[in-house]
Amino acid sequence: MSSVSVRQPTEADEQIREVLEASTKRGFVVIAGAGSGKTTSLVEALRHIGRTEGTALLGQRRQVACITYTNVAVEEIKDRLAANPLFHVSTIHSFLWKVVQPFQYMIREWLRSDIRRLIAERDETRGAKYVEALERLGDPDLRFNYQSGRNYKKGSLGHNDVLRMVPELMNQEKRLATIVAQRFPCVLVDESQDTDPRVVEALQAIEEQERGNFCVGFFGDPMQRIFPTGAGLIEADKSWAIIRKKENWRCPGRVLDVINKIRRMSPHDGDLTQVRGKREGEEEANTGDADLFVLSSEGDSDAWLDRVRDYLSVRQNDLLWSQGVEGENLKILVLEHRLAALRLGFTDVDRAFQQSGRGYAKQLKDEYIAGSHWSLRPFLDRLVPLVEAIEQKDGITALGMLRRLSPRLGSFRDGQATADLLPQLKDDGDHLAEILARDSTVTVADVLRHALGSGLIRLDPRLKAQLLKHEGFSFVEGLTVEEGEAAEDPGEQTEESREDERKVIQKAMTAYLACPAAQIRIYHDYVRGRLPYQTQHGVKGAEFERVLVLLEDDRSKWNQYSYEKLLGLEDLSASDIRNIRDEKDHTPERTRRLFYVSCSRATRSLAVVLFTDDPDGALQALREDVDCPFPAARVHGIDDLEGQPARA
Ligand SMILES: Nc1ncnc2c1ncn2[C@@H]1O[C@H](COP(=O)(O)OP(=O)(O)OP(=O)(O)O)[C@@H](O)[C@H]1O
Repeated sequence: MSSVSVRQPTEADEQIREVLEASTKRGFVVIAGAGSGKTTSLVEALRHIGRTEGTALLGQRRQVACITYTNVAVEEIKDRLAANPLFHVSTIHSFLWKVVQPFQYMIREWLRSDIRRLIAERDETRGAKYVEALERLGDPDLRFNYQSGRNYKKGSLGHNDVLRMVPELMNQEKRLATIVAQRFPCVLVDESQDTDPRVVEALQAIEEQERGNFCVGFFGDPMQRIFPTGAGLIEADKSWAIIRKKENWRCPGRVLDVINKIRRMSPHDGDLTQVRGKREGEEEANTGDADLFVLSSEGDSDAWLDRVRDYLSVRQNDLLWSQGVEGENLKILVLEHRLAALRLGFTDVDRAFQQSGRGYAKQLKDEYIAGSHWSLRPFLDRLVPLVEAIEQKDGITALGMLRRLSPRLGSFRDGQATADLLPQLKDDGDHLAEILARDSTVTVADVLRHALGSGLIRLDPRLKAQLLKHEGFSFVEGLTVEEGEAAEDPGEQTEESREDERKVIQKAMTAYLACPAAQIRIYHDYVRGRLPYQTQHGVKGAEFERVLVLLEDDRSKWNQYSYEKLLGLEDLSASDIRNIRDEKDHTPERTRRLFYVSCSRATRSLAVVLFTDDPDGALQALREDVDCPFPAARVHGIDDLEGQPARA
């Protein structure tokens, strides 16, 4: 990690202050590239408002709003600001709800028209519950609230409803815009490239209507929009200030040259070229390293990857490149989780949870990647940590866990009875450690049978319902289920979505129970961030000393990305050409932004490995290509690695 020294305000910070201090308020856009400390600038801007106008604004019962992308980011910004009632820091959804909540009559009218639309789109059976919801709207006592899922009959709006409703209301009701501007005379938006375009437009509309009395500031980097729903580059009115934050405090010189070159080719560069931010007292320029390797996609790519890491170790005199390390020292970035699973060896688990399709398949995939799905949690939160404690011969921790986890211990109040039980529990725990060892040959079903049958853990009710459908689990019928872990209220689930969920879960559970238990250990370490592999999308916002980016189009199933097209090694398709002509987002451009995000994570050394079916042709083309982000001398082929000793 870069050291945190005393931070002087940058030129961009000064420009932001000027905008904030002006007597006539105006909008502004801050374009800040990777590693520029854009959140630092945003927090500084908020603090500045606090110092200059805080008391007056609070006296008028007004607040400054800061909108950011995730709950984690909200907490981080709140932490940095310390508790100050002047600031309302929230995600976009909470902000929109806060704005509209007092206007229950507006919500009622909007819902009326939305429900009518929903009825019109459905046949009689599927529309019946909306007819009921419409009738409920006649109840003057019905109060509307915001929940994670929609349930119009109960007056609950979900995330997406709020996101649709409030911008629409702001556009329709001029009064609402005026009230927002009075209540929040300044709204600052972090990560604006990922903000929903409807929200951006609504804020722009408020600014236009209330010009001079309302300040909206967008902080972001259009080059780092890697999710499809974001606004990207914010269109600024000509009265607005456009501020570019040029410094990059993270990347060493050679890495910076690479990312600047990637950026320069993009229409989303925001006309920004980054320069290395120089910390006070820093004497020598830190050049770091940035290398590109072009290798064959045929044969054992893992062996070649090891050679690359050994080569870097030797060339950079840096053992950490070749040693498997944990944490921030080294990250290997793949395009898809599937590719990490392939390399690390948990493909069966991956296949069980990564089904194609939207609906519940998408939710299952997300929860698998986050490690939060109820079917995986017995392993991730309970069984693997218990086995790790047993493996480390940490009896005290293991016993403490069993006290918490085992229904057998929980039911005993009597000390003697508990003591009598311990040897049996110890044996059961030891057997669990054997069958869930890294070299275990049994299946997930076998481990669950033992863990549940011997009462080491309690049973999740959703898991119970599924296990009962599988052979050898009839004994779970008699087991009591965990309290407080009941299935979430399915809320607005329709018949179709229930059926979809049933099918997806059934398929996933059958495959999951048949998975080798040893793969769960690897998946556990992966999800917990203990292994060097991570996805290119997953590292946004993070930084690591050594970053190795894998470009392997041949192995990827995701045709939305193509590194070979980006690097000019593969022809564009007819639809790419059409999209380029129509100024729509297209594969090479989407790939460029992801490549920029990936490469800009390195604080010390960057290596990119391209696996291609024509390594010789690609090597020559890239060395001759003036647009290649890496200088010719830093583009290596198999010959460069040949002299390296292969790993034992
Ligand atoms: N003014 C500054 N002086 C010195 N170091 C800074 C300054 N601002 C940020 N940094 C450091 O620079 C690095 C990058 O900052 P940060 O991660 O906040 O950037 P960012 O704009 O969010 O980057 P990205 O968009 O790539 O995620 C961090 O290590 C941070 O501590």
